[in-house]
Amino acid sequence: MTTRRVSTEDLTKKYLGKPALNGVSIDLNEPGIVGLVGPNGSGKSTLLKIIAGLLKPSKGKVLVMNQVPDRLISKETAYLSEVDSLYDYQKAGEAVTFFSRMYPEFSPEKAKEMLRELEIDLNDKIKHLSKGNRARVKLALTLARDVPLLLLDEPLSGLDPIVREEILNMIIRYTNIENQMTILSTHEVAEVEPFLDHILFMKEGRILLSENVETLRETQGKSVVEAMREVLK
Ligand SMILES: Nc1ncnc2c1ncn2[C@@H]1O[C@H](COP(=O)(O)OP(=O)(O)OP(=O)(O)O)[C@@H](O)[C@H]1O
Repeated sequence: MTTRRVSTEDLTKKYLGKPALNGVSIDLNEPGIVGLVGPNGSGKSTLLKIIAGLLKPSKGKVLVMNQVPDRLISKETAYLSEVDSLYDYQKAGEAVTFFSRMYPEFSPEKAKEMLRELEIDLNDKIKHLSKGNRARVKLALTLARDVPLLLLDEPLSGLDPIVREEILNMIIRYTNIENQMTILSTHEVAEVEPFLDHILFMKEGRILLSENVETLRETQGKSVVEAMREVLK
């Protein structure tokens, strides 16, 4: 059997009887950047949490690297949560050590290189970092993991334009487009469109579009935004 990176079949998730995901079937295997785009409440975080093994679907199937994901899948998957997961009492360097103890495939050298470039000192206390620098540290710790699948839930949310641009540059620069797949959720498609290899467009718990961006542009002569508008008609 060939390994598929992420595949779901008729995935449904209900919270208190109300569907957040409604029959999601996707099959993603190519490395590169996947944009998971959709308005607030469309189900992006729920889908990422199920792929990360943090939530169980109400119905349907999900496989990540041909395995049913659970909390132990973290050696294959790096998940960047929307909520802040850093410990205030640590210094940036201690956070690096903490991650390297937790994840065997974590590269402290790569994390330190990123922090150096971002001009964040290893002795800086997490609690004294600005919001932008916290977001940078959180992302650096995630990108320093050598895993086949990175799940980034709204990494740009709540940040100013300069930090957002830098965060996108870090993702492009430090993910390995030859052998890593990065699924990045956002509701601002225009900002990420130039970097996307694949678009997943969600609305009301359904996938309305799942397409390779080069195929869209070259075969169908459409931009991602145009293709999204078309499926909404
Ligand atoms: N723990 C929960 N309990 C009850 N309802 C929830 C829970 N988490 C999400 N929902 C609901 O499920 C739906 C999908 O939410 P989800 O967070 O997956 O969407 P999203 O696209 O990530 O939204 P956002 O862009 O605002 O983060 C929404 O209607 C939301 O209110």
